[in-house]
Amino acid sequence: MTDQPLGRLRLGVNIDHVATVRNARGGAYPDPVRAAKLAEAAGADGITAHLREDRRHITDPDIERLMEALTLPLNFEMAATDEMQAIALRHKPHAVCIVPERREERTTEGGLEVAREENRLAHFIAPLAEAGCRVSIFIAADKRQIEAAARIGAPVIELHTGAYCDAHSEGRFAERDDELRRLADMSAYATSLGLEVHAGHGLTYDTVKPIAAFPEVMELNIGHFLIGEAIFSGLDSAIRRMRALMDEARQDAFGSGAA
Ligand SMILES: CC(=O)[C@@H](O)[C@H](O)COP(=O)(O)O
Ligand SMILES: NCC(=O)COP(=O)(O)O
Repeated sequence: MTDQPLGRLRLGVNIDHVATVRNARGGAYPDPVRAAKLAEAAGADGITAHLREDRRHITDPDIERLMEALTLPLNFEMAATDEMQAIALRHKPHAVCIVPERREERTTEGGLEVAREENRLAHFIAPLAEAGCRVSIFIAADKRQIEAAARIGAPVIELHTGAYCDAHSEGRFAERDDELRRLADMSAYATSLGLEVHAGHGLTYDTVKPIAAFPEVMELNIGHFLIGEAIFSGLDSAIRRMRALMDEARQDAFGSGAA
């Protein structure tokens, strides 16, 4: 049990891969903004969108339209580049999440190497914070990276859950359990340093509950799996089911009323 009051676990829905499907034909549908509005109605607490340098999915007009259309907070994922900083300062989204990015990657591989470039990142995030954006840093569950994130003044970290999820889906259960322990330990450690803890990448119905049961985690950002499920059961249903699993995990771990 935790002696900390348990905050509500927020669900951020990442709509990147609605744009992936749209861009497959270069047209206007499916519209990521329509998906975001559906997610709002289905009970999402926020919308996450990753404007990549290569615009492989979310585009600049998508971000403009999301800023106009959303009532939910937008979590703008971005690489630590001057181009993205300028775009973020123009839009001033509720939140920015600084993620590592390589053009050749299929998806985000690993976390941001904060410890390697603390000085640059400290100066990079300062204007974003001054503009009123909640800054989070997408990192591996690693003590050095967590300590570096705290030193550069980031109030929030988002722990990369990809290694845990991949181990589960590939049947490497001993590794999965090791990753889960590491995530649990680092969630507690980051909280002890005063950081707010989020988590995401690769989470599914099968992997979400152990992460949702971490008392320190305040937000989960989930996208690819939900968009895939939406093909079969609809986006509303997929989001509601994920929300229910998150609430179930909190209630199982901390008693009723903990969701
Ligand atoms: C940082 C992270 O894990 C995701 O939010 C990111 O958006 C993944 O990149 P793709 O959406 O391009 O797969
Ligand atoms: N930061 C993680 C995120 O926004 C969604 O990641 P995924 O569920 O699309 O893998």
